[in-house]
Amino acid sequence: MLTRIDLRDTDLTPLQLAQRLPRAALDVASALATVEPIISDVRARGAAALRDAAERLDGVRPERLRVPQQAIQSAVEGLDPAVRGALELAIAHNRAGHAAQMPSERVTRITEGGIITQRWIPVRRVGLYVPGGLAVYPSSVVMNVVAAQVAGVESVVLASPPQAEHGGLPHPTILAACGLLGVTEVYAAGGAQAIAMLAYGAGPETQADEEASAGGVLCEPVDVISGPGNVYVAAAKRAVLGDVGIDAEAGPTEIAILADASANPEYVAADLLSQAEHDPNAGSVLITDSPALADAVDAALERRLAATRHRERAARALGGAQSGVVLVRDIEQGIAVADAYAAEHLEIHTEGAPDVARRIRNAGAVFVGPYSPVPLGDYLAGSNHVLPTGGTARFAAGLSVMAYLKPVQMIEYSAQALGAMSGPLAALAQAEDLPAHAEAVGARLRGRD
Ligand SMILES: NC(=O)c1ccc[n+]([C@@H]2O[C@H](COP(=O)([O-])OP(=O)(O)OC[C@H]3O[C@@H](n4cnc5c(N)ncnc54)[C@H](O)[C@@H]3O)[C@@H](O)[C@H]2O)c1
Ligand SMILES: N[C@H](CO)Cc1c[nH]c[nH+]1
Ligand SMILES: [Zn+2]
Repeated sequence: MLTRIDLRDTDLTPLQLAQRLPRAALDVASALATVEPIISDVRARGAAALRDAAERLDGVRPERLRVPQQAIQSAVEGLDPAVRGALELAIAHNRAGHAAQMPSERVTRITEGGIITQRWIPVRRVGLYVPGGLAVYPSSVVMNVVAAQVAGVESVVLASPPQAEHGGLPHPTILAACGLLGVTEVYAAGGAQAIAMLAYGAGPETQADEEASAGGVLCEPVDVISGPGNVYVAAAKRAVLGDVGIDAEAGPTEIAILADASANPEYVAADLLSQAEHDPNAGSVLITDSPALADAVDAALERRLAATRHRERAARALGGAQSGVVLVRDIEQGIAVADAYAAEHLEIHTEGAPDVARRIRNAGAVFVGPYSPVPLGDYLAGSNHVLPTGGTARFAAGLSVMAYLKPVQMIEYSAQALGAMSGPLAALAQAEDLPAHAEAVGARLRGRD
């Protein structure tokens, strides 16, 4: 059922390999043309443009763009106890996982009297996007908020699409997760329009907006935007990058599984399907040196697909150009294919899985062995599920405290230490024909600063 790409007789470079591998027909670059006018409109017209876009794309015109505190409080009170317990467990696991990422300040003595200090300074204000089109993602509230809080960010604002069936507010479970984490600035805005609001801010339109505004501004711009979303959200993040920082392009979900004949085809099929249910644009790719495993996975997928709740969108995902089976001659070639594909999630189901996993260079996150499926990372593993997609894992990383921290170097030299540098510094300044640089040091050494 999955399309097969047979690379067993090929010997391709990483670039040639990347061109042969499955990718979605609608990619971030092509979605840019759709999101750019939306972003310009929000920049020009603020809240009025946010409402127009919501009406057109989310099927509701939100009365309250800034979610009232009372709605957050009621959502916490109405939360199913089992879901509350699970969210609290996810929060605890993620706090532990993210605390371990915090880098410490480091002082290095470069020379006698000359030190540099590496500081890690959190950005002041962050905008967290939580998807809410085809599915509801309270787990993405946890992933975004915990990482920002552990990094020490002062001001945290969150946006999620308005839901027609919830009076134009974000889904109550999203609001409840915000309440559990102490996030109070929440907006009913989705897609590219939400990203534009976070990047550039938005002025009020209605009396309700005026009441929720401070200093004539409904939402102040942020310094960094993080969070996952569909291809339009990923494209909007690419479009605003440069005016604001972003974590990574965390677009439509992908799973690649590197498996040999020892893999359990039921586990492989279940995991491929688990990510296909996110979005018709989601990608599920099996990389294997075993045609027999590929056949067994196909059969298991067909059976599971017929019984699954979101079979229509999962079938579109599995049948799209972004999904397939890649046949390789051995695991060595499989590792090269996995690196060229640079999956958001890569599962390893091979003999000696931990050793194979250590040889992977490009993946948003690596899930090692048969008992570490992607859905564990989606919810409770303690890792972050906001991960780079579309091959960007070649250079980008999953969400971590680092998305919100700036490494700043502090340079502190004594007069003697500066004096010891003056000769070589003058030589370099002369070589660059920038004599005023040498003079800045000379002025001090002659006591004329
Ligand atoms: N990579 C990751 O880390 C990660 C994590 C979780 C989820 N995801 C992905 O997030 C996505 C969630 O998607 P979703 O749709 O459920 O919610 P979403 O909130 O990302 O997208 C909904 C918004 O998309 C906009 N939109 C929809 N169709 C549009 C169009 N034709 N033109 C312009 N804008 C349009 C609307 O404004 C709407 O508010 C899925 O693709 C899922 O796979 C990725
Ligand atoms: N698999 C998604 C990351 O791409 C995250 C998620 C949230 N909820 C379920 N899954
Ligand atoms: Zn998932």
